[in-house]
Amino acid sequence: MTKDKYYIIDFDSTFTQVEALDELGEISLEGEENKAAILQQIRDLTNGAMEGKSSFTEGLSKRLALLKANRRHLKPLIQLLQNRVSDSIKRNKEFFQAYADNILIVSSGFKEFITPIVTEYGIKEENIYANTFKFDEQGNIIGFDKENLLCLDRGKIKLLEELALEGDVYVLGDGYTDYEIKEAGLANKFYAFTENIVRDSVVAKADDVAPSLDEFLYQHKLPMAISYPKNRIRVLLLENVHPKAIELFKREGYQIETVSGALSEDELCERIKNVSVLGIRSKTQVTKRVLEHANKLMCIGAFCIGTNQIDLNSCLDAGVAVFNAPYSNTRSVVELAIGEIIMLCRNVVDKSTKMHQGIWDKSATGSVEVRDKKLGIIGYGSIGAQLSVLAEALGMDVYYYDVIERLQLGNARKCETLKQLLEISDIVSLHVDGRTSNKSMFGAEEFAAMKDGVIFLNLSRGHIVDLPALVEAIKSGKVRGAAVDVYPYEPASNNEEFVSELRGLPNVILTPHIGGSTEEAQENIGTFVPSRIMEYINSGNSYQSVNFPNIQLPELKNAHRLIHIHQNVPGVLANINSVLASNQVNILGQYLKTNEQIGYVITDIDKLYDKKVIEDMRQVPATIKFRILY
Ligand SMILES: NC(=O)c1ccc[n+]([C@@H]2O[C@H](COP(=O)([O-])OP(=O)(O)OC[C@H]3O[C@@H](n4cnc5c(N)ncnc54)[C@H](O)[C@@H]3O)[C@@H](O)[C@H]2O)c1
Ligand SMILES: O=C(O)[C@H](O)COP(=O)(O)O
Repeated sequence: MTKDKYYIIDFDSTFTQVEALDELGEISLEGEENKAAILQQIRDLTNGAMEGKSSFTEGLSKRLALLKANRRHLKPLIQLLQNRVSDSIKRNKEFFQAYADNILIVSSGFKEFITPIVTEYGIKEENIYANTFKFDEQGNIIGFDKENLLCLDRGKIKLLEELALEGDVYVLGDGYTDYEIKEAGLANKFYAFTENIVRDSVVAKADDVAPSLDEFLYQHKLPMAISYPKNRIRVLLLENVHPKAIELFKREGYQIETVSGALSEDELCERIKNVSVLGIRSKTQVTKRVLEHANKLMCIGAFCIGTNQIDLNSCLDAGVAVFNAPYSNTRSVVELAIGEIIMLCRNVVDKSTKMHQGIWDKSATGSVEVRDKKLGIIGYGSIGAQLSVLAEALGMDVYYYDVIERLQLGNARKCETLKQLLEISDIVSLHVDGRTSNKSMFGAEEFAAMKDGVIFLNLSRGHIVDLPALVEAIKSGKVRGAAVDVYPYEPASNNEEFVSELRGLPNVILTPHIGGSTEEAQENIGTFVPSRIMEYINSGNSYQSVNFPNIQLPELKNAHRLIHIHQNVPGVLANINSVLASNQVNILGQYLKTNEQIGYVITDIDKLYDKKVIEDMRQVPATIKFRILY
């Protein structure tokens, strides 16, 4: 421990999340008729002083007069403040205890409530500099000790001058009065603390911004409760990812950047630099080249089901874990498909278009019920299987074909070949995934094998169907109705025109890839994907990753966690363990899972170890990525 560095920490809105005098007002003015108005006056006075817009001393007198507080109000105030200590302060108690000699609380608040809060964290009473109240005989707060420097304008400066600390001084606070210490030349650096409140005028003057105490500790190489400040994790969200996701990432403390549409490969290559988490939907292509430009990427969130737009193998080579939302929009796709099947069987789209043109075309010709019709589902995964259940409830006979063995639901019948399904079905609905081998799996041959006058739906992926063959089948009457939601090329944003040979064809429903675009689905996805990503970042848990070996890890308790991603070649685990053994590291638990490409080893170790082990782990041959968690 060094004696020549001092850390000056503010109390209100820094050590605690709140301004104590505002909270005192909430308590002391209970039952007061115009409480809200008085509290607002108190808050305005606090903010005026904190932003450097008004005299501190004058504001303090006015605030105390408005408060009408009594000694008996202090106990509930202290209880409240104990629960409102800033999160990053709470988790870094160890720092306060270890550096007690060097930490000073300098506040224009009052010792009566500051002392009981901060001493719990190991801060020494003699290192607390704050005002004190004056009480009358009935215990009413009637003023403050006017001899105390901290009640004066520029009081913190006067105090620091008097203290004449020898060594480097760093100030952490949210208010203008904290900045003034640095301005007066009494501190090396002022950090605007923005975990609880961002005061633009203070941030503008600060040498640096500390969105949490972690950032301050990280910069000063001081002991930290977590391994990496969360504000350093940059998240890039494309394609209008739901606001819920933004909210969750923000709450976690990450830095968020959003783009409303997709980005081209070149644009993404540029934007991906320094990004730790990339969030996309079905449009953005994450290619090998994009990954080569990603210097910090830890994981990708596909805020959808399909992941064919991501080069999953290159992600493995780069140690980037991919997560998606495998079930969040399943129901939405199925509901749309059911609706479209009925609309197409009744020619509703064309009839509706005619009505808008003033044409009354009442006829039953070509309109049929869906009951007793044979629905052929290609791809009996989550969507296919759920469609099967709802279609049966409507009285349809369901047939399905899948390349893998799938449990048949209800009375659905399995077809051994695609041809068999095509020959039997009145309605064919495609729900396979977008893997490369499925490109153009549906072409002239498949349409030819279908019944005449079939109804065809594609809500899976655009590249699966050969579009000219579909157009031909519609024009020839082979397909008498179609619903298409996905296209080989889709506009990058709503501002781009949709160009396709499908436009203008009869009894064809065209939708702009909205199978999964319902409010419910998007909100579910916006919650689910960030939860997986945060689990992965915070604990290493890779459960439900699309490409990583899936490991569900126990909670990290009283240990440090070494997370090692490596190429799956012989001998890596042996090398890891030999590094740990040669550094005399005590292993508390070890978990390994591999897939064809990578190995994922998690080792929980005793907190006391030589930091050299971290460098040694990075040097293990075949290492792709290594990080440590605590
Ligand atoms: N339109 C939309 O907005 C929208 C929304 C969600 C999903 N999707 C697409 O739908 C696809 C399916 O979603 P899911 O959740 O049911 O996926 P899933 O992985 O649960 O099911 C896909 C099924 O298709 C089967 N399959 C793959 N290739 C096949 C082939 N050539 N022949 C027969 N069967 C084959 C697989 O074995 C699997 O059972 C997604 O991959 C996505 O591309 C589109
Ligand atoms: O894969 C999916 O979930 C769908 O294709 C939806 O994609 P979107 O999020 O781009 O609408």
